[in-house]
Amino acid sequence: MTDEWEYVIVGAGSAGAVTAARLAARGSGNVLLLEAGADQPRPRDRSHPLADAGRLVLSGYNWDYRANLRTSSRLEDLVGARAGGPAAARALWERFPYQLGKVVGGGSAVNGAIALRGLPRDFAAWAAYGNPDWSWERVLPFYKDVENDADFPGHLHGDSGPLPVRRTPREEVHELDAAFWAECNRQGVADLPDLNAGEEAGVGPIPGNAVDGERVDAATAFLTGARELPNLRLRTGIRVVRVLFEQHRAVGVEVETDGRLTAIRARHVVLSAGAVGTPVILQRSGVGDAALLRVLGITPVVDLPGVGRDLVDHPSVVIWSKPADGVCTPGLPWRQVAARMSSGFDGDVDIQVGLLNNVESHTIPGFVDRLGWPLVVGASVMLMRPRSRGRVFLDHADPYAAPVIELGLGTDPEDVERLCHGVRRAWGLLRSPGLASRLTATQFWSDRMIASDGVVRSGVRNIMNPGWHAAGSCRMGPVTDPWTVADQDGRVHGTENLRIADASLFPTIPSAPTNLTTLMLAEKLARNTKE
Ligand SMILES: Cc1cc2nc3c(=O)[nH]c(=O)nc-3n(C[C@H](O)[C@H](O)[C@H](O)COP(=O)(O)OP(=O)(O)OC[C@H]3O[C@@H](n4cnc5c(N)ncnc54)[C@H](O)[C@@H]3O)c2cc1C
Repeated sequence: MTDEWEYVIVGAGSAGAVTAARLAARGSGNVLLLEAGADQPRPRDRSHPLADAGRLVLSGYNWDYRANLRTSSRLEDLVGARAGGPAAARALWERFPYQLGKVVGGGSAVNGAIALRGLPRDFAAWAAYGNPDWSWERVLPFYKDVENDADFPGHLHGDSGPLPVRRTPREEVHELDAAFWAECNRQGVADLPDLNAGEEAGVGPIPGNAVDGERVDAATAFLTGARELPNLRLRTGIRVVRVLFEQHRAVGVEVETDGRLTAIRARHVVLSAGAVGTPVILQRSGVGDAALLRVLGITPVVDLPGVGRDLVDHPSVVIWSKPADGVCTPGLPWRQVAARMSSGFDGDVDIQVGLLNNVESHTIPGFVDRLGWPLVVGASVMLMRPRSRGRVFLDHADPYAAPVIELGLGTDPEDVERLCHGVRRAWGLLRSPGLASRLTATQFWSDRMIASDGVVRSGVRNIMNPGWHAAGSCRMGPVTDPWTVADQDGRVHGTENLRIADASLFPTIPSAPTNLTTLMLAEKLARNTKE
């Protein structure tokens, strides 16, 4: 193949896999897909860790980022050149392991294989943020195109897309999930057999992109056939350091392999490095807040202060319990049923609640020591549309420096209050006879604690964790909005031949885990990409 590519796509994760497959298939010139992580073995054995949809992959195939769950004054200190030693402050805020996927398939290769769509109101918000092409009516055809939903053939679902979507029939769900489902019904949450139909409240089986317990990640679904195309090349173990520009026109990327820096030329560059990777590459390339870039000694190419801002993830609280003997079995499915309901804060449908069953505590770092229970059951409460925002930025121009990730969880007090109400709702479900009789002990929480507003609030603040659903750090929207980074076709403002296609574009986080929406977004952008 050639030394100058038509397209270089940075990152072979959820969005990058779709983008590369679609651009190559339509014969848009030669396409080079670059991935910092390793390739997956092909064929992949069923016993391979990436095959098991029953557990998250949190080591071995990940970026070992450390995130600050809140925010700090680090950015302001840098830009304002305020006194205070960065080295001394650093240890305090780089704490939480944030293990995003670093392997072909990206997040989709390590995740929980939950395949939930966003809700119509999420896309109404995207449109209201100046992206009229992203209303529910306009995104639905692309959700359909990516999926093969065997359970609900019909006008709302696709039956021939690359991604299989399956649900567990009610009669086959685990006894804990059956009890959870029945209790939700008893508390007034109606059945919703298809959680992807666009309706809000309800309890039903979780759609998943797994078949017989095997995770079908984006690489398996989208790249398997595309790899054979003569105009697509995948190169792994290559980290893109920055985009190369001539004036404002992207002309390629600088990459690092085994400590060596080289340039790859391309007519179009697409960044699909995810909501942490993409803004960091942009900042290193001189696209970002010019004040920050100057402090770091990076020459600004375009002053876009929105780069890295508005990072968002779903804050969640998990209440862990010990199952009674014989209730849980290692290796059985871990998530089968979810309920969308109101936390009770104001009547809005604002939380997703579900059980994490059959969880082997040694698979969660630090858990065996903390709990001493080999098998655990979690009741998870996820805030669907958090208001809090974080940010991601460089504090050093060194191409090897790790980014500063501040998730900002709970920085908006309303998020904390909604989660407090949500924890009480989850507690009410856990205390029902059907569930309580199958659980013998619960970590941390008790009836007395739940009764106290102050204790619940402080517990939620301290226990809240992210869902690994990083999004929104390069929001799309009109150039007139100073905090947007790209237009609604993913073209980076103020540049030529440079696009973004990944979860960093989300104007707001959807009300559901983010993978299926990322695949839909990449599918839609690839279809609309014109040279
Ligand atoms: C542990 C975990 C569990 C999750 N569970 C679920 C779930 O059950 N359901 C759900 O819907 N969502 C889930 N998610 C979220 C979902 O997987 C992500 O939203 C989605 O994968 C994001 O896609 P993306 O294309 O934006 O980024 P990614 O899939 O992260 O892809 C980015 C790719 O770019 C590569 N990259 C980054 N920087 C560079 C660079 N400089 N040079 C070269 N390559 C680079 C990365 O290695 C990665 O492969 C989970 C995520 C994680 C990490």
